[in-house]
Amino acid sequence: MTLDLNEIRQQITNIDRSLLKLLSERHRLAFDVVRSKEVTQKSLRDLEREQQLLKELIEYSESQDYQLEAQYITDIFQKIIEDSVVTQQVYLQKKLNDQKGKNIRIAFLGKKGSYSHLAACNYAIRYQKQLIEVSCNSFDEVFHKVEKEEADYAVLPLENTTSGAINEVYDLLQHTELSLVGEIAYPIKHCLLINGESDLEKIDSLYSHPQVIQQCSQFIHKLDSVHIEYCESSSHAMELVANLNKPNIAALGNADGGRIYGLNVLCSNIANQLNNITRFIVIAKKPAIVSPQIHTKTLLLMSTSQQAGALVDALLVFKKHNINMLKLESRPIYGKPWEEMFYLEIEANIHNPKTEIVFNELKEYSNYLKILGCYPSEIIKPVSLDS
Ligand SMILES: C=C(O[C@@H]1C=C(C(=O)O)C=C[C@H]1O)C(=O)O
Repeated sequence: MTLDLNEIRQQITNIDRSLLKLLSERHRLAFDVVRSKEVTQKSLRDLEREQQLLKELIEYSESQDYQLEAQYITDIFQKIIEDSVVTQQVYLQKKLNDQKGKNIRIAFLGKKGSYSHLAACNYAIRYQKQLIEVSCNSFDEVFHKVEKEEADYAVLPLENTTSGAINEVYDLLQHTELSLVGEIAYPIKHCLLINGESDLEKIDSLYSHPQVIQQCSQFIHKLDSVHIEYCESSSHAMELVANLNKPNIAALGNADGGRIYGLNVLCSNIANQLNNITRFIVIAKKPAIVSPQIHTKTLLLMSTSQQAGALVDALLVFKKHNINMLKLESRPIYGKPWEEMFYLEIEANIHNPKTEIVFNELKEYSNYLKILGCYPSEIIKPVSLDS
């Protein structure tokens, strides 16, 4: 006897709703947990507890013969734990820094539907704010909007897992008085977007932002000699393609963005790698205060003398004080040929007195040292079950 598909689907829907209800209950408990940790001043993250929890769930599932793979359980619960940690972080950070009321003005590159706009929406939702969009035509303008107090925050892409560093943003950071106050990791899912109906053979022109073109280079190589039209942002490209309304012209951008301009998805997941993620930074006029209970990052700008081993000597300060360095980037210094400015991202909180000692030592090995910002790490690395 075959079962009725609609009936089975109804059962699945009912189970999914029960799961959602349980997830919401667990989500709400994060607030009780963080209130309790406010009193005890415990770190928000407890890796031992997370490991224990995952191990016990896998063992419990086996003992009940639930037929669920350990990796499946781990993946799902790591996502659930991530939500709990971020919820707790946002709760503390809002208490420490929130003076902006219900609405926040965020400046970003492009129009509605650009990746920067989607990341800005994400940030506003995370902090339960109403986003007032401040759309800009260049990264330079994005910085200016906050400098002139026409926006409270700016959201800018800093690096992408496929195309690497966004040099223009790094260079603008060299000259700004603004502070980095947050980060957002946003999955970038590129699509080929068209007007109405068309097929791939008909497409001979592609419109998008240079970064997007770079991230989809392998897909583009496979197409027969297409003309590339570089645009200020992927949203400008989508708008242009929608207005041109021709079957041979397509935009590269995001499906949600495409929907805003009435475009259809012809091909999806066309980035060179599936895990195409952009890390956006959030900048503001005033530095953020980050709770010592939160896993915190600091971005530094540093130049060293032109002597052999100068950079190594500076980096050894971190080793000596057991501070982990997450990233080291370098960019040319304008007006000083062949001299480099270094960007160092470290796991440290500037409000910790130990960090001040480290910076004072670092000054001995550098010509120039500036703190670009101290911010909660919103990239929650899953705990490993092997250690
Ligand atoms: C909820 C807590 O905070 C964090 C989140 C956890 C979870 O979601 O299970 C576990 C440990 C902590 O990293 C807690 O400390 O219990």
